[in-house]
Amino acid sequence: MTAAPLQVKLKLSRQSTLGGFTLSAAFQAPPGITVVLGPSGSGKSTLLSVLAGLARPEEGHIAVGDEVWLDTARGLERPSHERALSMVFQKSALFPHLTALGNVMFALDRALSRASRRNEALALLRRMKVEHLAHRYPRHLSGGEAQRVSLARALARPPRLVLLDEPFSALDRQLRHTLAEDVLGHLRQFQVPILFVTHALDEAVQYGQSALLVMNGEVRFHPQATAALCASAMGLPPPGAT
Ligand SMILES: Nc1ncnc2c1ncn2[C@@H]1O[C@H](COP(=O)(O)OP(=O)(O)OP(=O)(O)O)[C@@H](O)[C@H]1O
Repeated sequence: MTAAPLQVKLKLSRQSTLGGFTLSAAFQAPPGITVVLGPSGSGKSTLLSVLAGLARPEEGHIAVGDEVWLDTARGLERPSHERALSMVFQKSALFPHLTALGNVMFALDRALSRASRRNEALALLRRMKVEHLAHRYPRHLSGGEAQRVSLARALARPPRLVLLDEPFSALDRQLRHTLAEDVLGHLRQFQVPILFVTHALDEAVQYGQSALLVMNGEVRFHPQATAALCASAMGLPPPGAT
């Protein structure tokens, strides 16, 4: 698969009894890890939902390379399941009627035999340290366990775009560190754009190649995720400052 950038242009408004919210974005994200940074409530999850096809903007154009996923001007909208995506969101999006094993098998290439998919899915669950939970249904998994099954599923097949919304938030510090290294290293090999929302400065600096800053619904792309930029986006002093 050739490395293709993500191109986004969109405007979305939400009105609720609590007030209004507008998100506007126009950027291009290259293959590699783009960290998505910004204060709570600034619109990061909303942006990822739109890219996943789970929310619809009033105006928008989304393409990965020459594959157009949304073009409101032409009335074109590719549904979520037809976008070649890997995603891990804060809240588990596992299929409730499938076991952990079934969820990962579902994401694997249909051209493989059932036995190969089963073996590969078990290997991915083992890698995420949840193989012993293979036969459990999502409702019987803790938040951190469900997150690890979602991570196993995200590794199953090369996508065109990866969306990670605080994918390690439910894990303890040690596990978070080990799995972040493994998962992000694996995903990087797909050579596709990876949007990674994090509130952890160390993660942003270690893994971010470029950055998207989301502030009050405005999205700005920065080609380099420097430590100073990441810290400032999080309202922290620059690393090394005393
Ligand atoms: N379903 C909804 N209906 C109406 N407003 C919503 C809905 N979901 C989120 N919002 C509002 O949209 C804005 C953006 O929320 P969003 O979840 O995208 O922020 P975020 O940057 O991801 O925050 P966090 O870092 O806390 O996860 C907020 O003002 C939020 O209150």
